[in-house]
Amino acid sequence: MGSGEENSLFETSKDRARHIRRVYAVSMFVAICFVWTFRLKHVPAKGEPGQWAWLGLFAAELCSGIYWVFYQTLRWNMVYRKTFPDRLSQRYESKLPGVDIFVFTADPVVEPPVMVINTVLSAMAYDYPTEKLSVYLSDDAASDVTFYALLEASNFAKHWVPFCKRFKLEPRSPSAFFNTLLSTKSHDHDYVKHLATIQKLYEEMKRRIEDATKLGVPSEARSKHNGFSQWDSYSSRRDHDTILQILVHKNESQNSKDVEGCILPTLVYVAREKRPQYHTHYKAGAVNSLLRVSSKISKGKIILFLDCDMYSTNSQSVREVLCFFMDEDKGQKIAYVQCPQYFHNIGKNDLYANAVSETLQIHLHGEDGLGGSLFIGTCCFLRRDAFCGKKFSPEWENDWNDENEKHQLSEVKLHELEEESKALASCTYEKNTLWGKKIGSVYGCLVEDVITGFRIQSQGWRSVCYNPPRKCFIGVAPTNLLQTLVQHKRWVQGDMQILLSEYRPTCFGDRKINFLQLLAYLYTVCFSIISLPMLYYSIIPSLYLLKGISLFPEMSSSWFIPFACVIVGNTTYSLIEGLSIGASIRGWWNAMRMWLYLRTSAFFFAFIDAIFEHFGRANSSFVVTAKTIEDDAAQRYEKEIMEFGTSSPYFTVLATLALLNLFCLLATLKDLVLGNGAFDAEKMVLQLLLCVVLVLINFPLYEAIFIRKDKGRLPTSLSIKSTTLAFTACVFFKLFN
Ligand SMILES: O=c1ccn([C@@H]2O[C@H](COP(=O)(O)OP(=O)(O)O[C@H]3O[C@H](CO)[C@@H](O)[C@H](O)[C@H]3O)[C@@H](O)[C@H]2O)c(=O)[nH]1
Ligand SMILES: [Mn+2]
Repeated sequence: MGSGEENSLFETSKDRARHIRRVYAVSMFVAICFVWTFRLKHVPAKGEPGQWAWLGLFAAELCSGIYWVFYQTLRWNMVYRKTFPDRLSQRYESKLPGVDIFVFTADPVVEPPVMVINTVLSAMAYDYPTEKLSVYLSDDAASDVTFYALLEASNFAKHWVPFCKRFKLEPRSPSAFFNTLLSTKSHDHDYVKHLATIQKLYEEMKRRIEDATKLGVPSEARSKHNGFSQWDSYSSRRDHDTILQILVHKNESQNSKDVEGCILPTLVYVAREKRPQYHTHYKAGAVNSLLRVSSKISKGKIILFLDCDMYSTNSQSVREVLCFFMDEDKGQKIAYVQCPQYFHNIGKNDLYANAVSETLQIHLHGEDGLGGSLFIGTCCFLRRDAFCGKKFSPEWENDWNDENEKHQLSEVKLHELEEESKALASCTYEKNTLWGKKIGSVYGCLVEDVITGFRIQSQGWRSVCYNPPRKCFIGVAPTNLLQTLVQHKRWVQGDMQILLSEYRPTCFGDRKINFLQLLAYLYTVCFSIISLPMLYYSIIPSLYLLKGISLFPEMSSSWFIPFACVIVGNTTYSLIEGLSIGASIRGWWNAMRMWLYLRTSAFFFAFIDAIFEHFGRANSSFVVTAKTIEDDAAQRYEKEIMEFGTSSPYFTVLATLALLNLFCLLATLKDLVLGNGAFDAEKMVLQLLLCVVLVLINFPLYEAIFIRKDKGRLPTSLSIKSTTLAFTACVFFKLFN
């Protein structure tokens, strides 16, 4: 087959702004070097006030500067990918590989079964030969309600899948699709008739599932389907046999066809065995069980990972992504294709910066350009071989032939297949094997995805990021501050675990990753460390205001220039970049606030916990993010009012810092106005500016402490505690330091 660019199945283009970005990066780096030089040349002599504070600031600026270099590396060589699915169809339509789709759920309360089956249905309706498509639902809660929902979904799919294909609908998650109807009208009579029927079917199914969620599975359904008998062994979520049910299988004649007589994708429910004495390894454990189960049932060569909170919005994306794997020239080296996530529940100004647009729309492209995007756990297509630990070898040829036989399965055989598969999901299966180490998802890390991506890359593979104009996946993001902090804490603690593990990017085994790629990965794994300079910067300079001790160059000095350049340059750059990826100005300001809040609270706790864990003093656990929101909190979210409402150590830290800066500012302003003491405004201008910005950005927190009366305000006890802490710190500093 021809291998010229014009024949390729995909095309790569470079970031058009890269030259401007590079000029900016280099000149800003020069300014940063001047800042460092200033610090070194002006260390206060021993005995002079502020010597330690000065050295601390130097350390903070050194760290931040180096981290800034990592950050810029991600912008050095961004690339974008385009695919040609028509060429793929022409060449390979009859030889397309099997694709297995893994959907994960872990808790029917925080992940409502209706949401889960919408994800499943969107996956079943992909425009792809259905006999080559299999969907697995891993349920770590082993909930009979989720199973019931899936059973309902398998029946509904018989109408839904042909309906989507006939009318070429997008998106193919029923709930999302019906939501789009509010804004569109069709006059196609045939379509309108079908639509009414199918919408009614959906609403009825949804009601049944929601009733079951509240009242339990109806006994009628239990007696009708013998799958429920598997719950006989169930004692608790953490103690039960493997529950596995093949709901649809292409080779089983009775139940495998839709209303138009076409085969449906295979559909399997799996709740792996759980026993209290065995660690579950959270999602990584679920991934590995599904890998084995699916290798028995369908053996798809490509696997799509999908969290239950993400549904497909582009029915062509499987074909598009195959363009990467099946490209004759460059495809064989690609282990995974990561698509960015988008979210449908984010307000206009993204109050909690939960779109994580920077990570998804910039960093993934940057990593791709340097050698490989991170694997972020969901919305990612992987090559089974690479995921299962196979090393890349240039001699090794892409082979897409399906060894899956076509013979009919009798009822008995299907039952046998289920029993054999169950054994693969048992607790003891992995004992004395390389599962969780060299095979499958890596254990012991809170970001099992990122570390597994590194493991795969260290075995010689590369990866790409695919972000087409028609988005591939949309889902839900956290909708309150605490959830956001907890989620980020988990991620960042996991990143720190990687830094402390054998898969840290500095020792990538036999694969020589290039220097820039290394720096780019260090950006991710060093996240938590950056909390220290951030905390320092948001406390010390403000406290020194109280004493009138200057820690920055005065305005008339030429050393002021590099500081001004860094401040103005970085602010402008981040604003322009934010706007360019779709943020509003307010959204950018909100992102700045979250940037501060995350670094001073969640990242700091993550750092501490990761260190304790490393020295055997603590255990980490995976807290599943809630995907639902209560009514009055939802209203506040809509109005973009920050949600506090409960007591949490995170809030104590944030409130104390905010109040400390407020007190420092007020005391300084008092001195300025009254002309007290030796306060030299010209010398203190940068320090004052820093404090003013910190106070401005904390405005929502002051509101939550002093003004608001709603349930989402900061609890009074916490407000009192933080005020006392901040006030005492200021007084002590002023009097005794
Ligand atoms: O014991 C567990 C815990 C979680 N999950 C599933 O894992 C997914 C992710 O959990 P969620 O609470 O939504 O966490 P997020 O922080 O949103 O997840 C991001 O971060 C995780 C850890 O890095 C990745 O695994 C995810 O793919 C990525 O979307 C969900 O489908 C869960 O059902 C399990 O299957 N078993
Ligand atoms: Mn999630």
